[in-house]
Amino acid sequence: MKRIFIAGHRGMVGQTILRKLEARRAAGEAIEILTRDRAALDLTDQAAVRRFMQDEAPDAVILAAAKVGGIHANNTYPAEFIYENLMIECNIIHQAFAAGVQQLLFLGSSCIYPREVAQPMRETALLTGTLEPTNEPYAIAKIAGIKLCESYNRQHGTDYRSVMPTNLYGPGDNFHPDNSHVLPALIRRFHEAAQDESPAVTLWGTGTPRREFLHVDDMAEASLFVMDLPRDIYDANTSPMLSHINVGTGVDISIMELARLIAAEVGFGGAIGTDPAKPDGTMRKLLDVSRLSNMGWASRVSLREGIRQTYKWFLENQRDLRN
Ligand SMILES: NC(=O)C1=CN([C@@H]2O[C@H](COP(=O)(O)OP(=O)(O)OC[C@H]3O[C@@H](n4cnc5c(N)ncnc54)[C@H](OP(=O)(O)O)[C@@H]3O)[C@@H](O)[C@H]2O)C=CC1
Ligand SMILES: C[C@H]1O[C@H](OP(=O)(O)OP(=O)(O)OC[C@H]2O[C@@H](n3cnc4c(=O)[nH]c(N)nc43)[C@H](O)[C@@H]2O)[C@@H](O)[C@@H](O)C1=O
Repeated sequence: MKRIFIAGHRGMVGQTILRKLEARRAAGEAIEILTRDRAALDLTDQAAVRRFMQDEAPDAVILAAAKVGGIHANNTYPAEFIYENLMIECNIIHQAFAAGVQQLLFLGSSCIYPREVAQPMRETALLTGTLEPTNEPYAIAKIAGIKLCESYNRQHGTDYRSVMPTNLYGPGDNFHPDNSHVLPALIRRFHEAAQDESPAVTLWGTGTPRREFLHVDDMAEASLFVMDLPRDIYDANTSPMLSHINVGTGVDISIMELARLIAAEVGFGGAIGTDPAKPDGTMRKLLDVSRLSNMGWASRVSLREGIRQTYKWFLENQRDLRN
């Protein structure tokens, strides 16, 4: 029986990975899934994480817990983003190692790459330039997570892997008006504007930045795909000091194009304006996904279908949103 701990199982990605692992277990796979919510185990608490890892000694850990938010949250709460993420990563990765955990999957982010870098961004672009200032603290913590995994692998022979997702969205997302990412923020804003019959909706920034959006179902599938890869295949496609793998669709669109897709889906027919006083962040963020596609994985959910599904989820869960 393989015992797998999902850190962050109540988050958007963690709950999707949990659902997929539960389905595998129900289908007869010999796995036991371990979870703890924040009240039971604060992952920034080193002693608590040590106790948990020593007591439970899982066979594998999926690190999907993090302090997460959009451009405004990153820019407004930089201390929380760097401190909490560094603490969670150090605690989980080191205490997993100390408890003899051989297998771990760390979820990073595409914001680890320099602000001005050749597009699409290859894994080799890591640490080749200056980061985007609005999310530098979060990106530094995510880079530290990759380097923690690599360092334990190099010194101790563990099998700790890292995946770098592009911008994610889907059921279970955070729809907070200020602190969320753009896609859920705009679903909410356009929905409310359609309901109130507002004449216009304003986007933050210029609407010209380009982003790549991956549905959370695809992200959860990719995470399990990478975790399940035989070690020789993972190692042959990576290197000890450049071991992370990009996860995305390989396709990007502008924020204005995204807004038009969302407006059409929620039935908003008014004007779409921009607010250049708000930050654009990185102007383009598109991942080179050839490393993962060469190993046999590709995304499946189209952006149009994903927006439709996410809006449906939003309508059904409006009263119970987490923010
Ligand atoms: N969403 C996105 O667009 C992207 C996400 N990622 C990465 O993917 C991973 C998953 O993100 P996502 O699912 O979107 O994020 P969510 O915010 O939806 O989930 C994060 C989870 O981590 C938990 N958590 C945070 N801090 C602690 C803590 N101190 N102790 C215990 N639990 C904690 C949260 O618990 P609680 O429920 O109690 O708040 C939550 O369940 C993260 O590593 C993120 O950085 C990468 C790129 C893009
Ligand atoms: C996943 C990723 O998420 C963050 O980086 P980001 O890609 O900039 O993410 P975002 O979704 O917040 O914005 C994307 C673009 O959209 C524009 N935009 C318009 N209107 C709204 C709006 O209403 N809300 C938001 N949030 N953005 C808006 C916004 O100005 C920007 O140009 C980082 O935290 C980073 O650390 C990270 O990993």
